[in-house]
Amino acid sequence: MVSARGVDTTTAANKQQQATCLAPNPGKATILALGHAFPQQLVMQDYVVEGFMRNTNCNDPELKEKLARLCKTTTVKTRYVVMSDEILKSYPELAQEGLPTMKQRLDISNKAVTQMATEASLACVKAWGGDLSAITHLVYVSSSEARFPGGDLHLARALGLSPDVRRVMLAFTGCSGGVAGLRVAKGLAESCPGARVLLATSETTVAGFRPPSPDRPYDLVGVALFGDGAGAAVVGTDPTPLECPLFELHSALQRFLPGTEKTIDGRLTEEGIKFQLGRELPHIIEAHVESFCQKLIKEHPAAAAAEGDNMLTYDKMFWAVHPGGPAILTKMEGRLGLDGGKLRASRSALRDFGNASSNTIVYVLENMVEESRQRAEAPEPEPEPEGADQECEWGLILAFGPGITFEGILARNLQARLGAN
Ligand SMILES: CC(=O)CC(=O)SCCNC(=O)CCNC(=O)[C@H](O)C(C)(C)COP(=O)(O)OP(=O)(O)OC[C@H]1O[C@@H](n2cnc3c(N)ncnc32)[C@H](O)[C@@H]1OP(=O)(O)O
Repeated sequence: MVSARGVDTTTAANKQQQATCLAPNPGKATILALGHAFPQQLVMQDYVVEGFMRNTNCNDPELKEKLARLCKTTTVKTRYVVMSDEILKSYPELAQEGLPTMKQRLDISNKAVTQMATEASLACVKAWGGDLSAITHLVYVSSSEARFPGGDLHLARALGLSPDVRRVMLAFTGCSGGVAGLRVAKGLAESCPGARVLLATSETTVAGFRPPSPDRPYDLVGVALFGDGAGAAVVGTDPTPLECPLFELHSALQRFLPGTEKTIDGRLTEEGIKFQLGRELPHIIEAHVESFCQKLIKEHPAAAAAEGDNMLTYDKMFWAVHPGGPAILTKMEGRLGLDGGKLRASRSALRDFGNASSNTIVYVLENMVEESRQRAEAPEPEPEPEGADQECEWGLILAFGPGITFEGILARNLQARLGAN
């Protein structure tokens, strides 16, 4: 059975989750569903060093040893990538230094990101229980393609969306793009009552694939850290009784740090994208994260009120953070005094999918939803050991990208099981 807003009323999971979720506020944007998709190549981190050195015909023992170290310290265990033996067989020039290969790279990337975004969107719409015909707006995020018409149109066509769907594309926003996309989707949803906004993110590292060089140590960090994939979310206000709101989105802020433009520096060249990553990035984030979070938290009604027990403090919040790298997460934990378990969803996403740029925040939020579901389905709620991380209603969704840009949203986890704590 399908309701007026195209939502499948028979989705049992929706019904069950909806019955137990916290009440959404009227007129506030909520994430109604999440989805993901990955390319076919699953890369086990233990095999990265041999495979990458072989594929790029590199025999430098020092580079090999450094990559082996980085592959361990990034904490990544598995990732998915578009690049494959078949692609390298068809385009051997991609593994050589200094050849003009941008055309080949874009041919591969443009196709791959649309395919992954389509699959993630379909998975998300299925989880939502609605129909593609009910999608009024499309927000598409990618730093992995360049063409016009842009990937937003290609995705709309692949999904069979109405030609009247209102499209926005956020290009080259890097790792902060997923949260920027949520911010834009929230604005659209709240200004157009009844809207159902589809957000899709899609990224591949094909444009940056190249042999290692002692002159570019940051390339090795990328080889050990970055992954490909796509993510999606449906965002709208005033969920129907048949929809299952996951997160409610409150204040959404963006800030750039003047003078740090070169810290994450990506340039399109004839050889592909040249991506330079400053070693100082974790320190810069550490130095600036707290003032940004404080500004976001001030929007919370309890935080705005006078001091008191209801004051929103870091330990009473959830933290959905883009896992740029373990050093960034560890420095954030230290600066904010976060308990080790607070960034669990971020560390799991990094372990399973690597840093997949704008997509990764979707995987972090999915981990949190899954954790809530598992807690809810546990037959006998286990008593929480003292000091254990508990589910929190309020929290921050955060990401960092080129600029350096901070993106953040103060949010409510509507699936949090507060009574179980
Ligand atoms: C794409 C976007 O828009 C946004 C993003 O998310 S960009 C990606 C953001 N992520 C990062 O910048 C990674 C942050 N760094 C880390 O997490 C950690 O430093 C790491 C996992 C990469 C390595 O951790 P580690 O091995 O414990 O120690 P660390 O000392 O930091 O680094 C090990 C080696 O890598 C080098 N290294 C680390 N970061 C580097 C960088 N950005 N460029 C060049 N070299 C780097 C170090 O100099 C060191 O080299 P030596 O061993 O030869 O001295």
